[in-house]
Amino acid sequence: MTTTEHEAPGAAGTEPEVLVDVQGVKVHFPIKAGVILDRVIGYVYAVDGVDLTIHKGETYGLVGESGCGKSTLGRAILNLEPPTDGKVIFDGVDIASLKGEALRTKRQDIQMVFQDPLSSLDPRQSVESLLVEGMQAHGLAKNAKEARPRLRELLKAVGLPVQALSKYPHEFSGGQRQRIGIARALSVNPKLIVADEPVSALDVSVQAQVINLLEDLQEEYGLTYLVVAHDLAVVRHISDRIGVMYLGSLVEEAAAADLYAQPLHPYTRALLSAVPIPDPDVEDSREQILLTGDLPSPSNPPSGCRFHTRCPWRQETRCDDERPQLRVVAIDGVVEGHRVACHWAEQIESGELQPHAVKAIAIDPSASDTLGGDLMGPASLTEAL
Ligand SMILES: Nc1ncnc2c1ncn2[C@@H]1O[C@H](COP(=O)(O)OP(=O)(O)OP(=O)(O)O)[C@@H](O)[C@H]1O
Repeated sequence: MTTTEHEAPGAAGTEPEVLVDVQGVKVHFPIKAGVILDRVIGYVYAVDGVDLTIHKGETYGLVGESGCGKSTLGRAILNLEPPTDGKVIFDGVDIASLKGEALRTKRQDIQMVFQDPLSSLDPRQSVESLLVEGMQAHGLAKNAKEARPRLRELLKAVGLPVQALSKYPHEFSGGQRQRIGIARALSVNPKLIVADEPVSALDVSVQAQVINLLEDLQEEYGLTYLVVAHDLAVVRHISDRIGVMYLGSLVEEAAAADLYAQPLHPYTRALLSAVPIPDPDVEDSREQILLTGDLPSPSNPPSGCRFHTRCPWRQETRCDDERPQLRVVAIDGVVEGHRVACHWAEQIESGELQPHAVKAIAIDPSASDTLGGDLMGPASLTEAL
């Protein structure tokens, strides 16, 4: 499937059903000092007030530079990192209010797929034991014998032979290990899978296979995905909607096709202008937006708009002083759920405001350095898909 074929659930006019409702979530980590670390001298504002919803059956892609808080937000949704403020409503229930058996049951509904399957799979356990473990913990099987029909079905679903059951993680390639990680997540019949950089440790050709597998499984099992990634090519291909994070906040959110066709936030514009386009005619004629300065520390974020220190469209003094809210912006008079946190989105879009630093793009493989990160999606992945 390509992004254009992706139709977000509810796109045909019906209201989409909400599975995850993130309301004003903040996760602030205390920075401690003193001999016994008994003094709090500041905070890392890893997630600093995020509102978003994930609809049943959709794939929501969360993208941003390393350190912007994507993983912490993913962990907050799983309640592995209790929010400092705000709440996460999953399937109508505030997860933080659950305890004991109720929390265990809810945890079954939300599973995680990790970046590095080798470190997330216990090397001393066979594949059978790894898969049965979760099923036993959630009362879905008493033992391996009882689980076997389901295990065979799971292996088939992720494209592994049944002989894999008696093998150990180190006997598999990276792509196969990720298939085991996905089978383990699936084994307890979850509603939501949070996939944190699910393919970034894999070769490009294998990435495409795993992405296609995730899409097939979504269709077969009616799954909802939150895919966290720094790689725009991965997120673009798989997502129905995309949220762009910068320094603990969501700065833009839109349907995947809209975000790529018409990015509205200066940060998203800069990210997309750094991704190489395989067509040389288009590549030669477009402009690259250069960002100045490094990514500020999340323990000392800038005042006002978090992005103002690097923004080519910064306007004194509003951007320095006033933090922009994430708001719906109408494009050509049409309101379609495109949200952006920029005071000047309309003026930038109309050309009324011009950037301070834009240069004609040169085909330069180190172009991503201008973003202080490695946010380039390899063009070859898009081709492989
Ligand atoms: N347990 C923790 N204690 C203190 N600081 C933390 C903790 N976990 C994350 N951080 C900090 O919070 C910020 C956001 O981290 P997070 O891992 O969520 O970002 P990310 O966007 O997922 O980056 P990456 O892709 O590198 O994982 C970073 O500055 C990180 O160092």
